Amino acid sequence: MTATTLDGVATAAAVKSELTSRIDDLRSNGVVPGLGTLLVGDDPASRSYVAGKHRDCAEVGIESIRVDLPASATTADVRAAIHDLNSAREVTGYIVQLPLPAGHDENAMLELIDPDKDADGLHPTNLGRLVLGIEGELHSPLPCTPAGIVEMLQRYDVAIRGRHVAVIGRGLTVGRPLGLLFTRKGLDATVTLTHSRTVDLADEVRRADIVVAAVGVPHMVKADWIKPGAAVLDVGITRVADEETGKGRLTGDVDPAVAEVAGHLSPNPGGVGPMTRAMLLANVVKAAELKLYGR
Ligand SMILES: Nc1nc2c(c(=O)[nH]1)N[C@@H](CN(C=O)c1ccc(C(=O)N[C@@H](CCC(=O)O)C(=O)O)cc1)CN2
Repeated sequence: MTATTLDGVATAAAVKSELTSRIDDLRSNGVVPGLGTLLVGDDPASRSYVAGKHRDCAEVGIESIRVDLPASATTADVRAAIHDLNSAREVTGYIVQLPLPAGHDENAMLELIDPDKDADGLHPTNLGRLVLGIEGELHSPLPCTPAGIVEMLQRYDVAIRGRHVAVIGRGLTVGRPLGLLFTRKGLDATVTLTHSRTVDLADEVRRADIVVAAVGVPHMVKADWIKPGAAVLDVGITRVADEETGKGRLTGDVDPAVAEVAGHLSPNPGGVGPMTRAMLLANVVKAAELKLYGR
């Protein structure tokens, strides 16, 4: 068996194309969606993700406003930048690119974001709404990677209800909110949220119909961990030196041999990453629609 590819590039393109008519509607009603980004420091990966977010905005007709602070920025500088983004009229939603350089308290900075402008769904109010299961009229932004994973599974008709999901990794942007999202009413999966202290990790993963690997350890998830036919989403990404060329290349958490056992597999790169970016755009559009039409 060779797994069906969960193509994040193609799925993200479909999401973006669906957003463009909503963006046109907003603009014709006088609301110009604008994404702000706050980047602190010079981490190359973070710089490249932020640059990608601005390119995506340009592609779909969302304005974007970039605030870059040097690695030497103090917590007071970061706080001031967040306050400016909260009050900037042209910024309808924004993100603080994570991780922040060492020495900054990320949670404290996320708490300063105006929850109505939180394009990442990482403000405690919006995470709290996810815990409370509040949706519908009180729609709140969902963290982008979890939202992208669920969106991709749904678009590929991978069953979620009643299925057992193993999430590997308990980080803020993926594992923790994803566990909450999958167990929400309407999705109704059963989730095992595993982490570095989980005993018999391979056995936990073997029971799962859907496996999400978000650890950042190259090829950690092996083919004999996977139930035949399971859907496997490879999220963690690491830059490694190519053995033949010596050049840097990106590699995921999932061993390539998993493709022979899984029913569906997201490549990495080219899987969940592009969906993360697409769901950020969706959050920006949704926030602008709420501004125009109300809750
Ligand atoms: N404020 C946030 N910070 C971070 C988040 C987040 O959702 N909000 N997630 C990650 C980084 N991230 C977005 O910010 C992100 C990571 C990867 C990709 C992506 O498209 N990756 C490509 C490969 C990119 C490459 O060539 O380097 C892929 O998977 O195909 C998009 C967004 C941590 N920080």
